[in-house]
Amino acid sequence: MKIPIQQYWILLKVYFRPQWPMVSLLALLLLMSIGLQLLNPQILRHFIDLAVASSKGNEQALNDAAKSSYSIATELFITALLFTGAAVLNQFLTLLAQYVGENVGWKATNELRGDLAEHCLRLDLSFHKEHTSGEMVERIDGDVNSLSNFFSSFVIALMSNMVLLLGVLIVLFQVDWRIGLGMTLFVIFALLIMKQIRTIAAPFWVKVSIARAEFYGFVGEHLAGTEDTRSNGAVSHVMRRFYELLRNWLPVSRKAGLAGYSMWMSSVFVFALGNALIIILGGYLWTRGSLTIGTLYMIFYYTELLNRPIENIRTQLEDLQRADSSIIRTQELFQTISKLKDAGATESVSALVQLNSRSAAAFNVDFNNVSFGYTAEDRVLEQLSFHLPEGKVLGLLGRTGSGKSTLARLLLRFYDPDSGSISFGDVPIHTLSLRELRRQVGIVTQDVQLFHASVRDNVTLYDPEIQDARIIEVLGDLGLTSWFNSLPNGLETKLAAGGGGLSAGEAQLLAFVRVFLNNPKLIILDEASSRLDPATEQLIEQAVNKLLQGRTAIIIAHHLTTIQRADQILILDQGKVLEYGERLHLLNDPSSRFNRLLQTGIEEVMT
Ligand SMILES: Nc1ncnc2c1ncn2[C@@H]1O[C@H](COP(=O)(O)OP(=O)(O)OP(=O)(O)O)[C@@H](O)[C@H]1O
Repeated sequence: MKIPIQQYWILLKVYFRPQWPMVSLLALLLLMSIGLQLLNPQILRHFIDLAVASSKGNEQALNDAAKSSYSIATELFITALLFTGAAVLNQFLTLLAQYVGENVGWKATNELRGDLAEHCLRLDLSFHKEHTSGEMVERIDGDVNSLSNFFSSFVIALMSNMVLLLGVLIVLFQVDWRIGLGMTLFVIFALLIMKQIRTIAAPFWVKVSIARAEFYGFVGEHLAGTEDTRSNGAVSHVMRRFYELLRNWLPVSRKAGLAGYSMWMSSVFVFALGNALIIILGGYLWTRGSLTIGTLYMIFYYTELLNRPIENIRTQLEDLQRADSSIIRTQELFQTISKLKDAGATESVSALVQLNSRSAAAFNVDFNNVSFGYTAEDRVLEQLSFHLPEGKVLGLLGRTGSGKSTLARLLLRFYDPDSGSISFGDVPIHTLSLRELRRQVGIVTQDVQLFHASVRDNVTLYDPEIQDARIIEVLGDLGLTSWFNSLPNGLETKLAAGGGGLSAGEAQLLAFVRVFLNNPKLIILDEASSRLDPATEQLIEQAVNKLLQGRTAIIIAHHLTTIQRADQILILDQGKVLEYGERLHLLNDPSSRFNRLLQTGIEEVMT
């Protein structure tokens, strides 16, 4: 697929404009280098003609030299020195241009990488469920990497090559119009051929990127799940799939490589034609005495010089093909819009004011006929309604798969209901910005995600505004002081990746610290279904007590002790409300499901 030229412009405008001083410097360096490249063959011509004239004793040339204050030998020496100086200076300028170009390119690609990562983080959860983490790495990093060359050298290098091409042609016209015309026709022919074959390889490179993303997605996923893979004896299955993906990758990259090779071949052929043309034309003019030997050599030199920009333009077009596929995929990603419509700033602020004016510390939570399914066919929640007054606790019960976690996800707006509405303090949650909404809700799940970062970063989630004193106070409140004192570097202590080295209880407690620091008004607690050791369990009990003080809460409950905290009970069954009411009322009603659950032993029924 060929993409319109405007797409490149948009990309360049966005990422180059902030760096315009560096981009201008780069352009200047390249222009100076082109000037030197055009000058050098002229120096060479002068050198050769002078040398030939002196050996033949050409009177005119010798007279000219005699008029100047130099001897011929000195002039030859100075000319050679000039030639070498210009060549060295040109190398230096090229090096500098490369350095500046790389810098400009890296800055632009880093910006793009950041924008893409931010965009993806804003996408709804269904997008992230559909794409593995490895695939995301490949798309955000891999694709942007292929664009780095486009940014660092493509535009500037392409333009400078064009200028060099034009410069050479002008000089050739000045030497002899027939040579100029011949070479112009040749350049037009060469560029047309290059343009024609530009589209050959792009679709192959798109396939290569897809195969690569799939492979890395697979590897990333299985590295993350290596424990499960090994313990379940699925290694051979994983390896089979691994080789299968590699096998799919090989033919597409071979085809892409062959398409690239055909482009290389075509340029070799074109150069051969150019050389033949100049040999015939130059030879003809020399035999007729229209050219000196120095001029003839200069024309050859320029033809060689002409080959370089044509060759460069060819490789840059090849790079562009690679960039084409990356641009396509990058734009696809940018065009993926979140299914969640975020509230506009004004709408969100007024909703927030309304929310805060109604409820200073906590707010009531209402579900009105909420229905939801992850796919159009499957209903996960059906016509769900409840009213949880502010500061009260709802105990959510139900078998596995009944929709408890889904309900929590809707409260955080990871997804929007298909029908019905959810409100906090009578304010519909979709009128709050996602950022504000999620600030109001704190969630502690069984599966605590800890990062390979310091304790501070893990609990503040990189918010630099949270003071150390506050963190230490919360750690103390949650009974983690002795654990904290045992850390070798205090808050700076790095946690192992995935929270390795921490017990499940400690990880849960750190999740509580996170929520405390955020100070939300609604707490969602997905209680650990497995038993912790009694000491940790007691700590968690205390933490929960503290956390729930003055806040509204929904607890996905697995234990009797937690149920006793609830003011209301909601039992879900296949996404429908099986029973809903005040806990004490249901407790005292022998015919209630809740009462029967308690008789049977809730742990057995709920897990
Ligand atoms: N991302 C998803 N895409 C599609 N279906 C999903 C997704 N997440 C959950 N489901 C399905 O939705 C239903 C409800 O799942 P949910 O996780 O809400 O249940 P749960 O009551 O929290 O279960 P558990 O107690 O095991 O956590 C299940 O049938 C599950 O298979």
